[in-house]
This record gives sequence, C-alpha cells and structure tokens, in this order.
Amino acid sequence: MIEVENLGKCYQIYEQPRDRLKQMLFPRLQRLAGMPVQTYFREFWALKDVSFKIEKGEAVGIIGRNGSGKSTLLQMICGVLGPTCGRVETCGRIAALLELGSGFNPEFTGRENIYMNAALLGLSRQEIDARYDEIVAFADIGNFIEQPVKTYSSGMFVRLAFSVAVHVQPDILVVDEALSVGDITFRNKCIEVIQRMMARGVTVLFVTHDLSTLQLLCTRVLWLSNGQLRASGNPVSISQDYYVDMLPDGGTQLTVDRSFLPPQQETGKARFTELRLLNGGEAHYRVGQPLRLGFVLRAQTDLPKIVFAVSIYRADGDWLVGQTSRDDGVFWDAPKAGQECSGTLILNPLCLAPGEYLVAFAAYAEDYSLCFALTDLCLPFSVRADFPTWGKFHHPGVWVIGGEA
Ligand SMILES: Nc1ncnc2c1ncn2[C@@H]1O[C@H](COP(=O)(O)OP(=O)(O)OP(=O)(O)O)[C@@H](O)[C@H]1O
Repeated sequence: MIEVENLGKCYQIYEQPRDRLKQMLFPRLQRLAGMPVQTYFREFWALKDVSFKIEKGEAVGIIGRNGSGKSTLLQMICGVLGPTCGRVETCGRIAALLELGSGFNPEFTGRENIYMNAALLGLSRQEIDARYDEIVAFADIGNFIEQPVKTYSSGMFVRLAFSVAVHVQPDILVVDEALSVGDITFRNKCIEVIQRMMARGVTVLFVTHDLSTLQLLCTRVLWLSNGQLRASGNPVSISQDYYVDMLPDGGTQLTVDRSFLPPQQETGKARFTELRLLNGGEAHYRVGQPLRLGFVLRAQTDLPKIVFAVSIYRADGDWLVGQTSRDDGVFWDAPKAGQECSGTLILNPLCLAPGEYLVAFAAYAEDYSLCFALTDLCLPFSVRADFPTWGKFHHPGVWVIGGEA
C-alpha cells in the first residue's frame, strides 16, 4: 500500500534573513562574472535515505525523538510535501490527520468543514449526506458543530477531524499525534475504530509518543533517529530499545537502582511522580533474588481509596505478571488534591526465568471502576541465571526422592 524508496528531504537553512536575498542574487552574478559560485545557506537533511514497504492491513507506528523527521515523513507520504530525493508510492484513498486543524477552514462551521473535507477526499454530496449523522455522532461535540471551528478546543478539532477521516472509508489512514490531544474516552473510542478498520484491511500509519498505544495498535514500528530509519520491527522490542535510548544515562545503568518517569496517560486525577527499581546496585537480577518496585503517586484532585497494580511484561510483549494491592488486601487512604501516596511492591523471590523485562504501573479506585493513573512500559530490567533454566518462570522448588506424593 505504501512504498518508500531512498526518501530524503533537505531544507536550506539561512542563518540570517539577508542570506536568503544574497542566495537569490549573488550566485547568478558570480556565474555571469565567471567567479566561483558561493552558497549562503547550509543544508539540513530532515529525512535521509529512508526506505520501507507497508502492506495492506498493517498498522505501523512511527517513533523517534522530537525533530527526528516523523511528521516530515508522513507529510511526504500524504503528498503535502515534496521530497528532495527518492520516491513515495501509495495505493488508494488516504485520509490524514496531520497538523492540528490542517485541512479545516477556521471560519467555516463544523458542518461546513465536514462537507468540504469529505468532498476533498472524493466523496459525493449524496455520500456525505448519508454519513453526516454518523460523523457528527462520533465526533460528539454537541451544538459546536454549528459554530466556526476557530472557536473549538484542540480536542474538539481532533474529534471532528478524526471522525471525518474514519468515515470516508479510506484505504490508508494516517494519524500524526492527533490522538494525544483527545481525552481518554475519545482515545479509547478511536483505538476501537482503528482496530475495526485494520480488521477490514485498512492500512494505518501513525506517529505517537505514547508507547502503550503503540504496543496496543501496531503490527510494526519504524524508529526514526536524526532523519534516518534506525530500526523497524516488533512493537514491543523496538519501543523497549527506544525507551532505553531515551534514558538519561542511555541505558548504561539499566538495572542499577534508579528512578525514571515514563510517559503516562493524562487523566487529570493523578500522576506517578516517581518510579524506582531497586536491586542493590547489581547490574542484573539473579533468578531467585527479590525484586523491589517503588512508586509515588500525586493526587491532582481529591480521590477515594486507592489500589495499585503492577504488570511485568517480557520484552516480546508477553504479559507475565499482574499483581494488584487489592488482591493482597492493601489499600491506600483517600488522598486529597496535592497529596502523595507512596509504596513498594516486593516480589520475593522473583520467579521469572532469565530474560529482558518491562514494568507498567497503574492506580485504580478500590473497586477498579476508575483508573487514576497508568504508565507506559518502563523500568527495563534483566534477569540472569548461573545455571540453565527452561520455560518462562523459575519457581523455587523442593525435590523429594521417593516417599509419598
Ligand atoms: N520548513 C522547514 N525548514 C527547516 N527545517 C525544518 C522545516 N520543517 C521541519 N524542519 C526540521 O526538520 C526536522 C524534522 O522535523 P519533523 O517535524 O519531521 O520532526 P518530528 O519527528 O515530527 O518531531 P516532533 O516529535 O517534535 O513532532 C526538525 O529538525 C525540524 O526543525
């Protein structure tokens, strides 16, 4: 559905505005005068020599630090930006959510923008009429649909744009970071729709900094670094490598006592302010050692009683441990806005087989009816053994020779 070959985008960077003028005039004059031709800009490659293919029905996530070229790549795939070199080929109708509000006329109402946008994507008046109610219902922005979109909040913008994009029956859906401005209910609704579209064979390409959405939706991840394709493959292992690369120490102190905050879902209710993996300064856990996971949560509003949950995943995405304080009969008293709840989960001994692991933390109401905070996979750690082990777990056990079972 998408084929990108040796794609590159080079910008000319001028240190001062007058250099732009010099560049327009001087090289021509120098050429006329038979003098050596000078340039008054420096080249900056936002994207360089990127190649990949995406098949029908794949959901591909693009990750990378700020400025690594993700939006540039999406814009070139959607045809709104021309490449400096290389080529992009796509098949079928592309519906794209690029920059916030792009493709919308701010003076037009939501209704008018729906008609304009859907028409640009190739739908006839009758087709739009037939889908109009569905588009409005999905966007769920109430009477604002009759207001000029310049009065919309960023979340409302995205709701409407996303709703149009998914209702025009595209062959390729391209989403640049848009989901991150929607609230959690809308984000979950979008994820469901994207999953349904994927099941119908729609190809999805999206940029996100939210590694949990990435792992939930993607069949493959492309990691861009300084405009180049650094890695492509399994969402969990690539996001783990990416995550480690983002660590302040570059991951060199991977499993030594340290604290690091991963991205987390903004619920407006609470945030984890500290997450810590404690293993006494060792480079790796040994099979059978205790694992201590420390956490601090700050309430942003008055909250009821809290229970914490910790999940441990193997690096290939297999969910191995789901431990909640409620199951162990432990609750934290209802914190007031601004107050912190802290705690440690000690798994002793840690029964995981040798391998690479990641942790995720969550805080819920005691009946699990509300999630107050949820982190991405974080705190990568590894387990080693001095002896061969088999399977996913290694439980301490006692073997008895003979006797009764
Ligand atoms: N018109 C332009 N002129 C010069 N440089 C540009 C232009 N547009 C983008 N760039 C540069 O190209 C690089 C890649 O930008 P891009 O927006 O693709 O990054 P990104 O990975 O999407 O970043 P983010 O995560 O912050 O959205 C950046 O260094 C940016 O400054």
